[in-house]
Amino acid sequence: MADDGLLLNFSVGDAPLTAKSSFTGGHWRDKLIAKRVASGRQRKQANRSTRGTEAQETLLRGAASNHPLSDISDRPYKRPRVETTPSNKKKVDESNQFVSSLFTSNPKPQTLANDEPEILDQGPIDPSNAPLTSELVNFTSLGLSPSLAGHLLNKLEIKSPTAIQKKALTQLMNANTDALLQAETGSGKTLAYLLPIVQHLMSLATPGQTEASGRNVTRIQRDSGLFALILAPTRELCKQISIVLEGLLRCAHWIVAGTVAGGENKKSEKARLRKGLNVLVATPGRLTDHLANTKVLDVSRVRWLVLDEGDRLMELGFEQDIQRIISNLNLQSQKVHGTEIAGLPRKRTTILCSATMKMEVEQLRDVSLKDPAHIRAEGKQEDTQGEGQMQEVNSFSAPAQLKQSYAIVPAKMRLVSLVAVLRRAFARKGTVAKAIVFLSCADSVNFHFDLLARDQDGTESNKLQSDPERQVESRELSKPSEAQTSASSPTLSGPENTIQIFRLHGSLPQPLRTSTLSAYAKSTRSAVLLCTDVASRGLDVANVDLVIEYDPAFSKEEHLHRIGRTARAGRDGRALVFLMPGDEENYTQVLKQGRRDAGIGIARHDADELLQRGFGTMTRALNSKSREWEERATEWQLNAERWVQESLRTLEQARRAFQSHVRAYATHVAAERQYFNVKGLHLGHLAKAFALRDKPGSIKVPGLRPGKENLAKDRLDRKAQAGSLAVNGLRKENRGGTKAETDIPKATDAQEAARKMRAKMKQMSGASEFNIG
Ligand SMILES: Nc1ncnc2c1ncn2[C@@H]1O[C@H](COP(=O)(O)OP(=O)(O)OP(=O)(O)O)[C@@H](O)[C@H]1O
Repeated sequence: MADDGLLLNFSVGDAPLTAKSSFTGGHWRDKLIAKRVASGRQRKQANRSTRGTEAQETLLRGAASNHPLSDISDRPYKRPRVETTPSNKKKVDESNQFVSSLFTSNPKPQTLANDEPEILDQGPIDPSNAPLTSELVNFTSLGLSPSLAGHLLNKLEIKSPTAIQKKALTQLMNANTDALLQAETGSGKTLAYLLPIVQHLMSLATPGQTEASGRNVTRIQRDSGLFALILAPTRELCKQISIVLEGLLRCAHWIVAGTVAGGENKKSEKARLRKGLNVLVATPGRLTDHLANTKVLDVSRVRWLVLDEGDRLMELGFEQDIQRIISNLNLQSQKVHGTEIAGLPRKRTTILCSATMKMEVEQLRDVSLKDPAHIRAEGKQEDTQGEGQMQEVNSFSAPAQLKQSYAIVPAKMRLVSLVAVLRRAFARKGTVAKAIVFLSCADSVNFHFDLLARDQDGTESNKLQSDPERQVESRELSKPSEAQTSASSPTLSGPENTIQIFRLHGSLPQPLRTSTLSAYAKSTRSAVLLCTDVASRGLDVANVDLVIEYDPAFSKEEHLHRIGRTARAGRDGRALVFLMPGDEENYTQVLKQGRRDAGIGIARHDADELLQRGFGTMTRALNSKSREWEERATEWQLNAERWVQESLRTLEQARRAFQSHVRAYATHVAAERQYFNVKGLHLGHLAKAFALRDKPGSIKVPGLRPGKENLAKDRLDRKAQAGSLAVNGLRKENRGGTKAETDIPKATDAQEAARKMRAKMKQMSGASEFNIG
């Protein structure tokens, strides 16, 4: 859901969420009373503003009353209803504000734990994406040269191929045909296409040149030509592929690879292209740019074209760029013949890679591949199929060894439950090294990052003094608050373990994104990455043990990509998705579709259990009679709420996060909106998950009220469901609010809207080709 994230980044501008109050609607008498009461309150507030901590409270109330989304304080002041529970009666915090209890009025799950089929002890599960263990299968037996196979073993510690690597090598080393490479996440697709290319390049020879010593030079050189092009949708992925490629080429130092990607310095890219490259990794947009403007870029000898993460390439609207690139390659290759390079195939091989097989991938296959072999690995089974069987193989599963679970957590308890899960996961040093928490939008990532980075006494943690990484980032970007992408989290850390948290989303400047990702990957401390779907695809970070989908993915494919950041190459991993009671519970059907065992291995948790484990002491957690964990969770929540109320900045940030989150919620794919129905959200309860004390009516989220505008949106929705709107971003148009609110082109005609959306995405691409999140 790249596009969704992309849109969410500009859904709420930087302007403060404040506006002049007005009294509209209702009977004139009510309006008059409201005005009088409000002006009376303002006078009272002004009087109080001189008094210590109350001054701040007045300011906050003022801010709330001015907020365009919360005109509640313009109405006659009414004491909020206070909920009571046996364990948590009226909670009055230090600033005399009434707050609702975490543990009352929560909707009950529709399904009970014992409705679920019992999790059968299946014994140890064979990893489905691990290297093959058979002694008969090794890289040399598949045709790799002893030097390349030896390099893999000795320098990269890669002993045997995975299933997809075995099949890809068998096919691509021997036949000169296009190929569609499909295998689950973490199965080693990158090496599956790189190894045959590198092997071929290592065997290429340029005759007729002699060294100073008089010896015939048989190897290609950097100026021999560009032979392989690898296209990836994002700069991060380009970088990652380049790192793997460079690792391989350390045993073939005469082959030179390079990268061109949007957002980088074009001049230095041109200089590199001028010097000559044999393999080029590129984002499609930047490559198209160079093809048009960089004369030295000669693609006439390209004999391998790889389209990595095919579905993402299509989602980001690169289809036209790819078509242009392919036409250019066709045109150029007709001009020259590669006969002067011994071993260079006459025909170009195009390889399309994808873990998921969506309609878009089939579309890309049709425009880019000719009579492709479908190389597919589903676990360790043998399976190379022809095109005709494509329909049967569209299913896509999570790695078999990945332990999946879901938690049914009421909206109010979401935040504390997340904290509980993380605390528990990192309680003992060494159990979990790294975790990724997926959130729906950039605003929410920012809010949760700041919340978790604050000191436990409630003040915002300022680690600039003690964290050199943050100091450097801050200095470089001279915007300290935006530049801080890592911090230690006192609230998640325990006596045994200090937790470092990171944040990543598409609104961060590219250099910061790159450095953040690299710092997270290299972190030797226990680390949590809070991110949007910017980190869902292709990213390969070692030692990610736990993926939490705090906000469920916008589509089932995205869900599988997200959870695929763990349990890679045969390693273990855990994934947990948060669901709310009600319709969301039925989402477990989607989770089950992504499992080979039809879901019998998916575990279920509930909020009380998570809180008990995360907020109870280790020994007392087991004693179900002790309710101490409730008090602790409540204390934590109150503390977070006080922090939010503490300053206008945090209050605005929380509201912004809440608002963007609700908009994001409305952008689930049409097929999954039955589980994620924005109209079914309890906004008041959800606000508590953003540590807000606003009442439901005071947080106006566009698109939730019935009215003319919504009827029009509903009509568009129905069109979308009828399949006329394939462009994901358009969902935003349907549900996400008005033009001004979302900055999305408003169109009555679906096709026009889709076109505008693509244009918008391209426009973003120009500035930042990976501006997702
Ligand atoms: N034969 C192998 N033996 C051991 N580890 C391997 C092997 N091949 C690849 N790996 C490792 O497996 C991890 C995943 O590889 P890669 O990123 O290529 O997977 P992928 O299939 O492209 O996943 P995704 O679909 O998520 O992008 C990498 O860390 C890589 O180093």
